Parts: sequence; structure tokens; C-alpha cells
Amino acid sequence: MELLQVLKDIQHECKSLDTLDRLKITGIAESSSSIKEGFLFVAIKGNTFDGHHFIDDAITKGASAIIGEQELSGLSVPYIKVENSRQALGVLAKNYYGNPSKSKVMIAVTGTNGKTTTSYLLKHILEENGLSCSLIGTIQTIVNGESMKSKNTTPSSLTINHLLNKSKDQFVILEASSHGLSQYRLEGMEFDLCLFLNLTHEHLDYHETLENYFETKASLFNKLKRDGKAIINADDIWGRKLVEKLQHEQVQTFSVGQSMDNDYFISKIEPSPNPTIKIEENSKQQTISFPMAGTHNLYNAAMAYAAAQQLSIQTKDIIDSTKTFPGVDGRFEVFPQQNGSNVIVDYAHTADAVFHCLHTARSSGAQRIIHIFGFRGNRDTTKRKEMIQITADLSDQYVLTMDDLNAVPLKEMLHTLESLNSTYGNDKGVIIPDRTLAIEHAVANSKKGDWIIITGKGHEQYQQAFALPTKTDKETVMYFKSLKLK
Ligand SMILES: CC(=O)N[C@H]1[C@@H](OP(=O)(O)OP(=O)(O)OC[C@H]2O[C@@H](n3ccc(=O)[nH]c3=O)[C@H](O)[C@@H]2O)O[C@H](CO)[C@@H](O)[C@@H]1O[C@H](C)C(=O)N[C@@H](C)C(=O)N[C@H](CCC(=O)O)C(=O)O
Ligand SMILES: Nc1ncnc2c1ncn2[C@@H]1O[C@H](COP(=O)(O)OP(=O)(O)OP(=O)(O)O)[C@@H](O)[C@H]1O
Repeated sequence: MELLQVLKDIQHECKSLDTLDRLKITGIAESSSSIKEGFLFVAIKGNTFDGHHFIDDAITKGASAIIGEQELSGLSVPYIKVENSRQALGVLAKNYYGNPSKSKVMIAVTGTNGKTTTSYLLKHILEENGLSCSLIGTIQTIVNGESMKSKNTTPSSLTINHLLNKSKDQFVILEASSHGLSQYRLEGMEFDLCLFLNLTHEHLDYHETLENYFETKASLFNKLKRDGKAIINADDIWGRKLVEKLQHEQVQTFSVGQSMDNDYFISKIEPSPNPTIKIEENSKQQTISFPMAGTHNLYNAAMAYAAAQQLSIQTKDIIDSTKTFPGVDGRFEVFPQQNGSNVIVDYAHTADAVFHCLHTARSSGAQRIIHIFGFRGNRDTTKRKEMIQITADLSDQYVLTMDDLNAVPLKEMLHTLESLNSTYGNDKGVIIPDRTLAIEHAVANSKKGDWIIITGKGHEQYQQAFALPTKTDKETVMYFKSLKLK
């Protein structure tokens, strides 16, 4: 493709215009390690590396032109300077792949918690109704029925545009993370439907304040197509704020919430044992049954319901398909034990998610709650206090253990657990550093009516080795089950 075509709509400076005029590129790469002969290399200053340091490497590997933010000269291939390389990459990718988000029905889901669950449910509803759907999110990326493991919740703009270009599916659901939004990973894309689920304390190591975090999430709604629609959980205080903002901007906005002034009025919530939610719209009441327990999951169901309606799926068909939702890997997955206890594996890693998870266990009949969890190294440390306070309040026993250390020394994390526990915890808490042994301890000491809740890792593989030969919380739970069966 002609380089000038790829540069369309991008403000740039280049000292070798003649050369650009004739130049064709065979691809685009944001990493020098992906460069092939004839590629355009986009140098990005990142959090760990500066892509500008890899320009020589990219040229040696065959790059035919370079884009970057620095003032550079004397390169053996044309150098094009832009204001912001990440932002430029979004437009370059869009131009190179033929603006694929324009011709697809694009749905973005944002919020602190529930993006994956809501996205999976909406995909399930669409597919049950004969529609094909790609999904780009935390657990996996599914395009044309083929699944790949995800590295990021929201991949880079180059990856997304490539996936959209490959996708033959009618619909695309994308989980929009705040990191993704702030790093321009959705730059140049447009959406038919954007969902806002909630906003609670998370990622303040990155955004610093909740206001900044909200502004970043809210920026998704600037990417709506001209006739695009916003669906917002108005029971969330930030959601309510967003409804007001979008209505003021005359964006087509549909609110979901427990007061009658909402477009989708939630008139009743029954979180367990047979989770159902009643929704009234245009004075008609619908009852939605959803196999995942908990008020939080019923909110996810309400949001997916409203989205499916706005995508013109018949109400009855939505209700029928919601009933058959198979659930999501590592989200409130229940493993009944032979002794009458239950083990739950859940991806909760915010205070709000932990609250919902423990609350759901209690309202589902847990007589004793034993909660096992840890803190991820090198991530928001300010949420830890509240997480301990919630478990100290809502569980009967809690076990602090290891989550991913992310290069934090084990000794340092142990010290952190001890000091947080003595400051904010209570005598219900113990520390068992090895995650698999913490689970073993809880299972071995469990009795009928106990609910052992293991949070934080959900579907993810363990990063470090533990005492037992298992790789995930679910494998660890199954390991004890299989020992008992022998
Ligand atoms: C801190 C952070 O957000 N980093 C993201 C960012 O990487 P970065 O730009 O900082 O990359 P870097 O490693 O410093 O490298 C800078 C540049 O040098 C280039 N390079 C580097 C090495 C080399 O040999 N050659 C080379 O060209 C790199 O390709 C890059 O362009 O941009 C990359 C591409 O988009 C992301 O993959 C990467 O996500 C990392 C892996 C990550 O863990 N991010 C987390 C915090 C994140 O984004 N999480 C959210 C979900 C959060 C949630 O809700 O739970 C997500 O969307 O995944
Ligand atoms: N609507 C909700 N409100 C509060 N907590 C929720 C909600 N939905 C799910 N959760 C909790 O958050 C956890 C993660 O859920 P899910 O993976 O659906 O969210 P996510 O937004 O994709 O998360 P992440 O951004 O970390 O990938 C669940 O295991 C559950 O504990």
C-alpha cells in the first residue's frame, strides 16, 4: 500500500517528501521484533522501553520508513515525525486495514467490573439468535469462531484493526479497558453501541484519581458513530454522571437502573437461589432468568438485555437465550464438594468485586465463608486496605496468600500481607503464603454448609510455582477432588 495513503488524516513532518511519494509499505509494526522487509516501523515511547531506541534494529530488519515523535535526521530510510506515535498508530492501522470498524456492528463494553461477563452474555444472545460475533477481551479473542489467548484486555490499535479486517462476523464485541483508552488503543475506531457498567476504586496507580479514571472511561463515548447509542448503568454514581453528560451532548442514551425514570427500570432483583431480574420498559415488565448468582451478575444481565434489544433482537428471544448462558471461565464458578461444602473460583480483584462475591455466597446460603486471596504485585496498592476490611467484615475466616508477584520479592509481599493484616484485618485472618497449600488447608478443614471462596486469579494461570503441581485455582480444587475419589 502507498505510504501516503496510510498517512491520510495524520499531521506529520517529513524532510524527504519526494521519496514518500513513491514509497509503498508491505505492513506496519510497532515492535522492531515484528519487522519484515518493506514494513513501516512506528516508534513508541512506552512505559519500559523507548521504541525510538529500536529504529536502527528495525531498519536492519528491512523497515522501509519510520514514524516517531523525536526530532531525528540522517536515517537511511524516510523518517516521519508525528506529535503522538500511539495516536498516529490508530489512524495508520485504520487506513491500512480499510477502516474496518466503520462497516461492522461494533459494541464496546467498559466499566471496572463485569466487562467479560457482560460481553460473553451478549455474544451468547447474538449467537443463539443466529448472528455471528467476534469478541476481543480479557480471557480470549474469538474471530470467525477461532479463539486465541489474550495478552491485553484491549489489544493495540494495530492488532484490533488487523482482527477486524480478518473478521467475517457481523458483530464485534470489544472490552474497553481504561489503559487501552488512555493509550489510544481505540484511536480511529467507531462504535454502534457503548456500554458503561460501573466505576469503582481500581488502577489508581495508573490514573491517580477516580476523576481521571472516569474521564478516561467516559472518553469511549466520543467514539460512538453518528447514530450510535450509549447504554449506562445509572445506579452507579459515575454512570449517573455519564448519563447527564451524554444527554447534554445529545447522544442517544439509554439508562438502566432501579428507579422508574430509567429507560430500563429494574423493578425487582432476586440474586439467588434462582437468579432473576424484572425489567420494565415502556410499561411492560419482563422477567429475565440468569444462571449466574449475585446482584452484580444480574446487573450484567440487565445491561446485556438492554444492548441486545437495541440491536433489534426480539425480547422473547433474548429472555430464552439468557437462560442457557453457560457462564464464564473463573467467574463465580461453583465446585460442590462431597462433604456438602462449596468451593468458588472468582476473578474478583477489586474491593467492590470482593464485596459482591462474598455477599452472593452469603445470600446463596453459605453458613461459613472462608475467603482465600492475595494482592497482585506492582499494581494499585491503595485498594488493598478496603479489600481486607471487606473480607474481615463479611467472611468467617480469611486466608491471605500469594497472587502474581510481578517481580515483587516474596519476602516483601509477605511483609506487606502481615502489616496490612495487623493494621486493617482482625483475628479471622491467617497467612498461608503458598496459594495451593492455602486452598488445601481450607478444603481439608471444611464442613457442610461452608463456602470456600478463592478470588483474584479466576481463569488465569499461576505465574510462580507453588507446592502442588497445579497451574490454576480450578486445577488445585480439582486436584483435591481427584485425591478424594481415589
Ligand atoms: C503498562 C502498559 O499498559 N503497557 C502496555 C503498552 O506497552 P508499552 O508501550 O509500555 O511497551 P514497552 O514495553 O515500554 O515498549 C515501548 C515500545 O517499544 C517497542 N519495542 C520494545 C522492545 C523491542 O525490542 N523492540 C521494540 O520495538 C514496543 O513494541 C513498544 O511499542 O502497550 C502495549 C501494546 O498496546 C501493551 O501490550 C502493554 O500492556 C502491558 C503488557 C500490560 O500489562 N498492561 C496492563 C497494565 C493493561 O493494559 N491492562 C489492561 C486491563 C486492565 C484491567 O482492566 O484489568 C488491558 O487492556 O490489558
Ligand atoms: N457488575 C459487576 N459489579 C461488580 N463486580 C462484578 C460485576 N461483574 C462481575 N464482577 C466481579 O468482577 C470479577 C471480574 O468480572 P469480569 O471478568 O466480568 O469483569 P472485567 O471487567 O472483565 O474484569 P477485568 O477488567 O479485571 O478483566 C468477577 O469475578 C466478579 O467478582
